[in-house]
Parts: sequence; C-alpha cells; structure tokens
Amino acid sequence: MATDFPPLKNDLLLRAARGEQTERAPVWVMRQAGRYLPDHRAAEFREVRAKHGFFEVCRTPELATEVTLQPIRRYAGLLDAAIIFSDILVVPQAMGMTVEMNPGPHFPAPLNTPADVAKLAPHVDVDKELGYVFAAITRTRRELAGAVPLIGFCGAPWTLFSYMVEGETSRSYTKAKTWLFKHPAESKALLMRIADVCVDFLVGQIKAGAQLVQVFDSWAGELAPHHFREFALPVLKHIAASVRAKLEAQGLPPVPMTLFPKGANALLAELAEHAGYDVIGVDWCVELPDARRAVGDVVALQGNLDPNVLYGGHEAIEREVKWMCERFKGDNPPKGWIANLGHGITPGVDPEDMRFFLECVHKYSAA
Ligand SMILES: Cc1c2[nH]c(c1CCC(=O)O)Cc1[nH]c(c(CCC(=O)O)c1C)Cc1[nH]c(c(CCC(=O)O)c1C)Cc1[nH]c(c(C)c1CCC(=O)O)C2
Repeated sequence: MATDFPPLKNDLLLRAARGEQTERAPVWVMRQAGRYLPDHRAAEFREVRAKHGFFEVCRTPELATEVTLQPIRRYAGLLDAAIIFSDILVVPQAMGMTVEMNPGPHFPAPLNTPADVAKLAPHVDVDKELGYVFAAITRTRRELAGAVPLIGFCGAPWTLFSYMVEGETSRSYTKAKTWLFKHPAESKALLMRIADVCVDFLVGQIKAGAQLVQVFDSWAGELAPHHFREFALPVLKHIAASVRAKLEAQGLPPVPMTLFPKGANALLAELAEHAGYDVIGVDWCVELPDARRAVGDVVALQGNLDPNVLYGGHEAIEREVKWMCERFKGDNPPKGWIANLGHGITPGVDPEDMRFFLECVHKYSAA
C-alpha cells in the first residue's frame, strides 16, 4: 500500500463523483494521454513514441508517468484529473494472451472456441503480471504532487471478451456474439474469469494510489438490453461489489468508481440502481437532462460532448459546450457532473482546440 502522497489541491473531480455541488464542473478527457498528441503540433508524445513501442511505454513506469503528465503540463490549470497511461488490453496479456498494437490491437491467437480457454493462465497473479501499472501509478501520484487526482482504469469484461474472441476491433461483433448465443455457459464463465482479474487489478491500482477508478465498457451498446442484462451486467456488479469488499476487508477506504457503458443508454436507470457504481459515463446519444431524469440522484454523471465537435472549430466548440452546460444545469451550480467527451478524444484533433474546449467548460459550467 503506497502512502505519504502530497495533499490533493484540486478535489473537484472527487466531490462531483460523490454527487456534490461544485463551483464549476470538473473536466478531463477520455484518452487525454497520447492519442491525439501524435499530432505534429504536439511533439512531446511523438518524441516518446518514436523511441518506444506502445506496450513498452505502458510497461516502463518512468515513461508511463511522463506520458500521463504531458497533458497535465500542457493544459496546466485546465484539466481536473490525470488518467494513468496504459491500455485495457493489458488484462488479456496478463491472462496469457499475446496482444500487439500495430497501430490498432491485434491478437495473433484469439479465442476461437471455448476449447481455447485452456490456453489462458489458470491463475493470474496481478502483482507479478501487472505490477508495472501499480508502479507507474505510485510514481505518477508522487510526481503529480497533488495537482489533480489520478484515475486508474480497466476494461469491462464484455469489452475485453470481444477483443479476446474477435482478435481486433470489430464492426459486427459476429465472433463474440456467436460465443454468447452458441456457448452461453462458457461465455459467462470466461466473463467471470476476466472480472476476477479486473477486481484484483483495480484493488491493486487503488492501493498503489489511484483516487478514482473507471471501468470502460466501450462496446456495451452493441448488446440488446436483455443480452446486456444477462451477460454484461452481472460481471459489472461483481466488480463493483468485490472491489469495495476487498478494500474494506483490508481496512482501506473506498474510492469512487465510474462505469462507462458506452451506448447502453436504454439501461441508464437500471445501471444507476443496480450496477453499484458512483458515476455513470454517458455518450452523446442521450441528452444530459434525460440521463439525469433516468438515473435520479443515485449516481453522478460524466460526459458527454460528441468528440467530433472538436473538429468543428472554435465557434462550434463554444456553441456546443455552452448548450450542454446550460441545458443540463440551468443557472445552478453543477451538481454531480463531471464534464467530458462522450467517448475518447480522436486522433488529429488540434491540441489548441482541445485547450479551447477545456476553457469553454470552465467558463460555461460555472454557476
Ligand atoms: C477500446 C479501448 C482500447 N483502449 C482503451 C479502450 C477504452 C476506451 C475507448 O473505448 O476508447 C483505453 C485506453 N487506452 C489508452 C488509455 C490511456 C489513458 C487515457 O489517456 O485515457 C486508455 C484509458 C491509451 C492508448 N491506447 C492506444 C493508444 C494509441 C496510441 C499509440 O500507438 O501510441 C493510446 C494512447 C491504442 C489502442 N487501444 C485500444 C485501441 C482500439 C487502440 C487503437 C488506437 C486508438 O484507438 O487510439 C483498445
């Protein structure tokens, strides 16, 4: 358990995650570390990536810390959180699978049939397999010196299962869904096995210094609601409940947990009530006031500007951020809202337009 961290100077994110009112909405951006920074207008990430492979950066705490801090330095005073530089696919690696990034994810030997599950490691020792993430978190937390909180994360079982079965980012999810419908029991067993690794991985990140953790279910919206309920929801609940229970058993305080069930907007009320998370991240296909009505006061919300608005120039960015803020909070100070994009920032966004987006959130989300 890492301790002795410098005191936190900006706790907007943690207050909003607990559902409290804040003087303005805290803001951070999914994929803020690295994804758009290969742009020639932002040399700092390119410099690191020119010399080191993607997973090499993840596995080298000094490099992961450097890349995590780049957006914090570049947008000093504008970002309210750092997110550790890593990837959701380090969990399949820890389970014994080979994952390459060239430039998208590629699994040379995906799980074609349930028989392939025998090739996975029978037991995953997360300290041994993923200790490099814990080391990167502790180091980053020290170097942040309390400027902003540090977010840890993992992929959700359904999203990881899709990658492990499809072997790459899919358009149709045919192979992953074939598993669900042809081999439901084996699918559930594999989803639970992934979930158990996620539990230990999140607990380890929190012990290493993560102050909030987010579970990315990027492909949640690909499932029909009743299939989500059958396959994805039980393992998400298991993660939230087990992380809390394990922390409590070790005498450690809980940290807020965020679920980002991208596209599962029909299930917001149910997720808020039953999944066990403090914050639900939403994409741009639901309006924030409707999301708030669906979830009530049970959870905080995170989101949800369409990331493509950042390609629209200053006029569009300002208009859209203003609209999002005004529609959601009226004249009141924001309550239980973490401003963000509705999915990760995309490659090719001008880093100065990202800055303008952050400035607009500061301006228009204030009471
Ligand atoms: C689905 C998913 C992945 N990874 C992730 C998700 C869930 C979020 C989402 O839905 O966007 C999560 C992720 N990936 C990365 C982070 C780092 C922290 C952050 O800045 O948010 C996070 C939180 C770094 C990364 N992960 C990846 C990069 C690209 C960069 C490089 O080669 O340096 C970065 C910075 C590569 C990656 N990793 C993944 C894909 C599909 C790709 C291909 C390219 C891309 O989409 O950017 C899988």
